[in-house]
Amino acid sequence: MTYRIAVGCDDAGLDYKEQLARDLRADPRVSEVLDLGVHRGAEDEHRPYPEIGLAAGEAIRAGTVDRAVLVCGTGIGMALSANKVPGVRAATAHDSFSAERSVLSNNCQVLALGQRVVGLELARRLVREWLGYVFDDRSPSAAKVQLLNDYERC
Ligand SMILES: O=C[C@H](O)[C@H](O)COP(=O)(O)O
Repeated sequence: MTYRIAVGCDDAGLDYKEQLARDLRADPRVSEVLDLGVHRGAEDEHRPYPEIGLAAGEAIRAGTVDRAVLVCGTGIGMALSANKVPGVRAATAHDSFSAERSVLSNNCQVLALGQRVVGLELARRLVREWLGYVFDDRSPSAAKVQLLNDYERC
């Protein structure tokens, strides 16, 4: 199984996004990395996090990518933004267990990280681990996630 992954950030998450994108491009489990910005020194450098988070969510909704890694100052704004897109589940997770459960319990497609919260090496490790988890549609968690899907369809 390989993944198409979107990466995105605001100016507060730019350094981490660049490193995480490099890591993902080198990862054999990743077939494609779609960089949604922002880019240092480019016109988009100071685009606000909601624009990037929403774009990542839309890319998942459209089926252009399977998952996304988003970085801002705290990871909170990016998660809030991506979660606005129907069908998208994003979690801010700065520990291994939460990153794992965001996939195995919540079927999240988006991991949001805060560059001002965790060290770079922890962020890299979390992304590496997170990529290894796959949600099981037959697990007891599936019915709970389905309640969210049902609500969105109301
Ligand atoms: O969640 C928001 C992010 O942390 C963002 O990078 C910084 O937002 P602020 O400039 O509004 O604090």
